Amino acid sequence: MKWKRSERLVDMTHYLMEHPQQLIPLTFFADSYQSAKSSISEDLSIVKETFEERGIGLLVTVPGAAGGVKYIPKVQERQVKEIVEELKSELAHSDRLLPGGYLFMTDLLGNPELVNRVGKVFASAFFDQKIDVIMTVATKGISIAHAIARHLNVPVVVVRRDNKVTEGSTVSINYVSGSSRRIQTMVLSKRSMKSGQRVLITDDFMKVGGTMNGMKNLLEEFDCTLAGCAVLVEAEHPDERLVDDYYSLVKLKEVNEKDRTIELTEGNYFSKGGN
Ligand SMILES: O=P(O)(O)OC[C@H]1C[C@H](OP(=O)(O)OP(=O)(O)O)[C@H](O)[C@@H]1O
Repeated sequence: MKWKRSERLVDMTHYLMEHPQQLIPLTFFADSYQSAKSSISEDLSIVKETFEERGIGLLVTVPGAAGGVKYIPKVQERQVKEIVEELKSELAHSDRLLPGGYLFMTDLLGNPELVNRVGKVFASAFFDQKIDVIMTVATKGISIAHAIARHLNVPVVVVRRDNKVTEGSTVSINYVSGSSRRIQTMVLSKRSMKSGQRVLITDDFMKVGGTMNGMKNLLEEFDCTLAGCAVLVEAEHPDERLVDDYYSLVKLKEVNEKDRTIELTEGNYFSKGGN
């Protein structure tokens, strides 16, 4: 079948977006569409220009015999601002207030379209960095971790708070989480990560930072490197926070459980240099 340019453009765009952060040789497209590499190069220039104009992402070309083209999911500032405002609007409802200054977010974390956009925003912040693994802790951070991982094309490891025989041999650490200052345990299968890997840790909510700090400590047990931290919502915390280098999209400034009011502002994504 001889493919027309319009058909090639549709199909190659679909293929590129289904394979983010993967280097695809031009010969793959030339063979798929029975077209000359020069035609494919012209096609890719159109895709690249449109992706960048529409804020879909970047199309990076790697020259040489082992080269090819790679789609890098990357959002524009206006898209980040849109999702931050949407999150603030959703989270401001007083019926989300929970004891201890936490917010009910499970419905948002179960919204695939929203979580996918959150994942792309955080992936954008690390689009040009080497990330090998996305780590989170069960349970509410899992959907965000998978969304980031999809856009960065890396695996997810989920830290548990209990030991399970199905995890094989494990590494565990104790940490203090939440304002209750409870001692909790983090457990991760020894098979989860290899020494030297660069790990992005994420979670839905950060208050004291004990949970994020616990995951940082766990990385040391695996001889892995912390590449970054990303939380959907951070809570204003008067005391010294256990984790200070992170991206957040929304900040929970003030909670008045008596008046049932919630004050939210944008997180530190832009001030931290998020793309
Ligand atoms: O910054 P910290 O003070 O440590 O608190 C943040 C923790 C607490 C809460 O998890 P939980 O609701 O305890 O657990 P799960 O995610 O399993 O619901 C949230 O999802 C973060 O993981």
